[in-house]
Amino acid sequence: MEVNNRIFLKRYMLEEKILREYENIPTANIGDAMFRLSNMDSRIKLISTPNKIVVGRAITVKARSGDNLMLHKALDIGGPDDFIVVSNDGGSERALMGEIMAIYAEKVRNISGIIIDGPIRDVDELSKMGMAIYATGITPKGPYKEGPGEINTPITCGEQVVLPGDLIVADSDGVAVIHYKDVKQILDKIKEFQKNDFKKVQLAKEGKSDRKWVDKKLFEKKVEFLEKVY
Ligand SMILES: O=C([O-])CC(=O)C(=O)O
Repeated sequence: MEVNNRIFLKRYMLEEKILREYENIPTANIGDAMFRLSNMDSRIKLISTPNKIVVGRAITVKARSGDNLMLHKALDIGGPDDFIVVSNDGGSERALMGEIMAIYAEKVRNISGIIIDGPIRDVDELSKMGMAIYATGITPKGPYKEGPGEINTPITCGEQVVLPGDLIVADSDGVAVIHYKDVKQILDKIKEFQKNDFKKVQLAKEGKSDRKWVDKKLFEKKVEFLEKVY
């Protein structure tokens, strides 16, 4: 097998029913319920305007820095309820996707979303699209198309490990990643967390936030309070 120059055509496929369950859960709630360790970092920014929470099963792409040959192929493999997630070997200099690819992905393939750990171009067009598109930046500099690379092998994107078939949940705040093996068993905990968070938001709006925990924590941390000017 040609390691780093291969395409796996199969991956674990989460059931559609479980995907729909996650469509109403914000990425912040998912991250918080998972000990705040499962969100992509702030370099990964929303470029388009889906105006909703978008979920999908990951198709992973391991691209050479600034090279989009494998991403082009992933667009041919992906479809509805798929999220293409691209690692880019640290590249920040070349756009891995522009409007021609994005229009094909959205209109022909009906792909739910694309996350690139690197820049895009043609931002005026991409920013109006309903497909979820995330990237680290914008540049007019175009990509190479030589490979090597991989499709559907483990990658990192936005400082998160992503395996082929993992659940991707994406909204205006950013992206959450849940390993496919954990998706079912963690759902109840996440929903419970979401319910509590909703209650806290309501209390905040009514000016009734519980602030007692702040002083309690400061006391535990032995913080000194000084009745004088610094
Ligand atoms: O050159 C490419 O592969 C990307 C591009 O500009 C486009 O999709 O419009």
